[in-house]
Amino acid sequence: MTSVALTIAGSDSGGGAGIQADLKTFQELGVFGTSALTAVTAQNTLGVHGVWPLGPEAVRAQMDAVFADFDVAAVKTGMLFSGDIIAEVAAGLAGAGHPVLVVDPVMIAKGGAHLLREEAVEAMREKILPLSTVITPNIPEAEVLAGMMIRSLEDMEEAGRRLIALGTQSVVVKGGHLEGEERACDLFMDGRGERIWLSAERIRTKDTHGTGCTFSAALTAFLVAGEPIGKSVVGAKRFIHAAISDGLGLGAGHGPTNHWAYHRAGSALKGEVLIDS
Ligand SMILES: Nc1ncnc2c1ncn2[C@@H]1O[C@H](COP(=O)(O)OP(=O)(O)OP(=O)(O)O)[C@@H](O)[C@H]1O
Ligand SMILES: Cc1ncc(COP(=O)(O)O)c(N)n1
Repeated sequence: MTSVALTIAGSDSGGGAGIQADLKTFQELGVFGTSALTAVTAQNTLGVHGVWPLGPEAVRAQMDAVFADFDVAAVKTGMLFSGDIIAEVAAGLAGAGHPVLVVDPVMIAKGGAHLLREEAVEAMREKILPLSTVITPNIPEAEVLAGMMIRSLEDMEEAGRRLIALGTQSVVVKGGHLEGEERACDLFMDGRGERIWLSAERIRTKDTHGTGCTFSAALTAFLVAGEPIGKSVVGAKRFIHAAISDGLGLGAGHGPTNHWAYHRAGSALKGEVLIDS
């Protein structure tokens, strides 16, 4: 049977992040993607040029329409923008019986544009985190949610513990932004003490727009395929590593990653991600 996932996120007109990255990634991994749009952004590789949020009721109506007609195996959230949208998304997820939930707590785009209002951070912490199967913050997002600075791999572990204490079942702290690290290291932790460090060569490229969205969409797709969470995180790391490695060179700024690289390279990629648990 065809598996279905729902992404609740913003539109990136440049096609590298947001809803577009999620649907491309789902498609590459054999999952049928549905969507609930939270906002339209006018965006390209040079930055975010405008943001138009939808009303919370429009977000909820899209969710309800999808849930009413499809057997949704997992939900992914990305840009949620405001406290009002977050409250409606949380209510919609409760109405759907709390499906498997991957939360990418998108806050600020690479160029500095706010994709989550500051007033909404508390709602993210209190209303969305406790519903999540896994949350995938980058370093700046983990710092805000966990209330601490992250300067080292030890700090990433402490932040992971704090996020689990806030109610998520598990967390991937993504280390793409950790300065001084030779490799791109991410940490998976769950509430039962499982811990997996994943690392891959840090690729020297400016084309990393949408890496966070793509990683968490791949994680969602592996969960939908029935993989356990640890294996899903490893699969997502392989997917994003392939997508960054095989860049497309599009646009004049921070270009998108190559969403079809993983599928094309297949098992040839397997050695590149190191796992330490
Ligand atoms: N230059 C790089 N080379 C290899 N892997 C990378 C690189 N940059 C990021 N990654 C990996 O990509 C994934 C996304 O990480 P990152 O920390 O960049 O997330 P993000 O900040 O949410 O993404 P974005 O910058 O798109 O918002 C992680 O697995 C990270 O280790
Ligand atoms: C609609 C939308 N959602 C998420 C991101 C984050 O992606 P990035 O941090 O790679 O710019 C984005 N730029 N736009």
